Amino acid sequence: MQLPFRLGSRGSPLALIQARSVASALCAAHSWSEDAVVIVPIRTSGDKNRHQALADIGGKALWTKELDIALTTGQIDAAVHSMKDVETFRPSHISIAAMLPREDVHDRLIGIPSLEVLPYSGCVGTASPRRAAQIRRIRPDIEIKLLRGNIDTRLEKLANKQFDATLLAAAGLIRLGRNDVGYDVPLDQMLPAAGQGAIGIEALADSAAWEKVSIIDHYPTHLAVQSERQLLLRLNADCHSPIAVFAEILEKNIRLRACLYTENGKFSASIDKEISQPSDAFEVGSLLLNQSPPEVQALFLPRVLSER
Ligand SMILES: NCc1[nH]cc(CCC(=O)O)c1CC(=O)O
Repeated sequence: MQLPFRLGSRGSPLALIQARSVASALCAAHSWSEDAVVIVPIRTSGDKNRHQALADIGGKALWTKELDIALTTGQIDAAVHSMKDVETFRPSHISIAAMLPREDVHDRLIGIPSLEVLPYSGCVGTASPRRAAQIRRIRPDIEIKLLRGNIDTRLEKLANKQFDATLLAAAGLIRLGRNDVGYDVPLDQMLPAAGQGAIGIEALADSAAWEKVSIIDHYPTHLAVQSERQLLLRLNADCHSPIAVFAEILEKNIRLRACLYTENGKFSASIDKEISQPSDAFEVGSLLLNQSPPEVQALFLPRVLSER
C-alpha cells in the first residue's frame, strides 16, 4: 500500500469533519505524522439530488456507491461513513474495519423545545419517515413537510416560518460545533435510526488497509451498531423505512429497543429485550414483526426476505 493513506469521504462539511477525526485517530494509533493521511472528497448520488425526498430518488446506496467504486478501483484505501447512511446489505468484498466511539444518539428538535408545545396543526419539516412517524404518533395533528438540506438551509427556512420545527441528529450538530442548537427529544418519544451517531470506516476485506484501520475500532460501538443492523437485516429495512432501533451496551448484555411504525405513526409495535450478541438481534426482529399489528406487517412484510 502506498503512503499517504487515502481516506475517501463525502464532501459535505459534516462528512469532512468526521473524516478528519478518523485521520487523527489513525495518525495517533500508528504514530504517523499528520501528513500520512490524505482525505479524498467524493461526490455521491445523495449529494447530487439535494431537493428530492431520499425515498423518491430511488435506487439504493445513495451515499455509498461512489465511495464503493473508489475503494474497489483502488483510488482510496478506506472510506468514512455515517453508519446511519450505510445500507443494510453491503457488497461482500467491502467490510467495516472500525467504528469511532459513538456520539450522542438523540434527535434534536429545532424551533420549539418539545413536541408537546408545537402549535395545534403545526408543521414539522423532515425527510425522514422514522422521524415523521414518531412525531405523528404523539401529535397526529401535525403536518409533515419534506425538508432536506444542511443545517444552515434548515435554520433559514425555520426563520422564514416555513416550518414550526425540524429535527436533526444531535451527533451532527455536536460535531459541527453547534451543540447550542435544538432540544433533545427523549428516547421514549423518539428512538434513533440504526447507526445514528456512529462513524464507520470501510475497506476491502482482507486488505492491508483494513488491518491498519481495524486498530482504531471502538468495540462497544461496533457491537451496538452491528446489533441494530442485524435487526434491519431481518426486516430488509433501511434508513428510508419507518423503523427505529437502539442498542445499548450493558455490563453483560446488549439492551435492544426497536419500534416499527406505519408511515402516519397511527400503528406501531415496539420491543425492549436484552441479547448476548449482535446476531441475536435477527431473532428480535422476527419477534417484533410477529407481534406487530396487521397495518405494520402490511408495510414491512412485502420487503422481508422469505429465506436467509
Ligand atoms: N441522513 C443524514 C445524516 N447522516 C448522519 C447524520 C448525523 C450524524 C450521525 O447520525 O452520526 C445525518 C444528519 C441528520 O440526520 O441530522
